[in-house]
Amino acid sequence: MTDSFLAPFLERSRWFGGKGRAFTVTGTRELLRLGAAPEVVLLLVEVTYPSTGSGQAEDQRELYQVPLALYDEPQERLEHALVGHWPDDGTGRPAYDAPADRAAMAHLLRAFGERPGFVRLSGHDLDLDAPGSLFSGEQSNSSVLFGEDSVLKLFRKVTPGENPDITTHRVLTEAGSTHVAQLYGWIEVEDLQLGMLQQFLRTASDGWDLALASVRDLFAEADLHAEEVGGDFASEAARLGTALAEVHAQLATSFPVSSVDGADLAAAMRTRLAASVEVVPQLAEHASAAQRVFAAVADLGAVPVQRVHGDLHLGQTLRTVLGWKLVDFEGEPAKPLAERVLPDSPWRDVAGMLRSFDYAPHAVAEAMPEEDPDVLHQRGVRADEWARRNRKAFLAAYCGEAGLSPTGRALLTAYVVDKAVYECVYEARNRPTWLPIPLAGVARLTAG
Ligand SMILES: Nc1ncnc2c1ncn2[C@@H]1O[C@H](COP(=O)(O)OP(=O)(O)O)[C@@H](O)[C@H]1O
Ligand SMILES: O=P(O)(O)O[C@H]1O[C@H](CO)[C@@H](O[C@H]2O[C@H](CO)[C@@H](O)[C@H](O)[C@H]2O)[C@H](O)[C@H]1O
Repeated sequence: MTDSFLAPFLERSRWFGGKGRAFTVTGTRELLRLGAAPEVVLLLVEVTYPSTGSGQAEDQRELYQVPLALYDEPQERLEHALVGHWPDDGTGRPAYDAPADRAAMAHLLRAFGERPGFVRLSGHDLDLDAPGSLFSGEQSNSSVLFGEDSVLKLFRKVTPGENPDITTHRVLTEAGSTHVAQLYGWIEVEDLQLGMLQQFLRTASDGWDLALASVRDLFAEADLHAEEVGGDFASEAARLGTALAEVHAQLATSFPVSSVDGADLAAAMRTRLAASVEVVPQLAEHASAAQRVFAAVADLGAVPVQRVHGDLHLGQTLRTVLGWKLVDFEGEPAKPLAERVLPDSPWRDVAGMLRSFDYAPHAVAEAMPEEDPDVLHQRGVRADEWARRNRKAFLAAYCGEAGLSPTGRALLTAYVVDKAVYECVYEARNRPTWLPIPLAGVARLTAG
């Protein structure tokens, strides 16, 4: 078997989690074939990262789903999506990235409720003829929109067992939650959950884009404060806080609630920090201050845990005419599945949002080149002001009348630092020019 075309394809795909690491393609297996002209093949690709001795003692393996559209002849209109020839034994046909091909996606959509493994939930009259188009944008998976009816998310990195995006959406849909897109169905082959079909939120605006627009509004008005500009985001931040509190309450009702020892939580944060310093050496100077923040959690005793979102940020929120919706309950893409389905503290999600309110103004500032140190300083001050105002509004609404207890504060602070550390690794691997944003966050959070 040769990996001549799959390895470069993975390498150039946004959703591939192994960027920046040495890897080889060590196996391929067809999970299923369906349709004709094109024939769709759901291919499972095994990737191996060789051991590096010190940091990683053993080879690591990951599985990726690569759906291919096979044609008898090359397709000019799909040239941008050419993956290679499949099978890769010299007899193969031109193979294209199936999510980019409307004809291939029509086969998948029509399979819902028709083929074993394409599970369809009742309650929605699915439009099986809606034309598919691939979502653009930075994604960990590949999502295809069908008309204005439904969205099919094809998971790329897959692990045998439950996919929390599907299970959590299912539970919240069945509970009648107004804060998620309804689940319509999913694709399951053997013990792999490969795709999720859900309601398309047609009036949705991305929370991250809305936040950036608000920051730009502020930066355009040199003499005004965040609360004085038309694009002030604080009331939206507050609505988001309320929505998250409601989702957490529902998840606590629908999934088991238990507790973990604060010492174990702190240990996990310490371990992640140590591993992150290996990848981002600039973290080392903040490590002992971060350890002190984590140490406060170790003394808390039993900490309540439950099903949570796991990787919440503004880009996982959508503002619709019917309020805020949360998407993508898969947890952090870099974590193994076994960890992502474990109950966790709701403060992890709150921390993710607080970090996002820090990211938004600094991401806008990053995109505005400026050499005058006074202007730069002033912009930094205003960015911090925007972040503070929205963090405060979000947190106050999330906590409600009960407010934030000292225990909650200790946990939240630790989760915020832990998240910023995670982001440093994420940015170093995916968007190195943005590394200064979380690095500055770690420095600020651990100062004093
Ligand atoms: N049901 C939906 N309706 C409309 N847009 C959606 C829906 N679900 C997700 N999106 C949009 O697609 C983007 C990617 O979705 P997400 O679930 O985060 O995918 P990924 O797991 O690939 O990161 C989201 O940021 C959101 O803008
Ligand atoms: O959306 P994903 O589940 O793929 O999450 C990963 O990518 C996110 C970026 O797309 C990353 O989020 C970080 O950048 C955001 C701005 O792009 C910012 O709002 C978040 O606060 C910040 O964490 C996320 O961490 C990563 O897991």
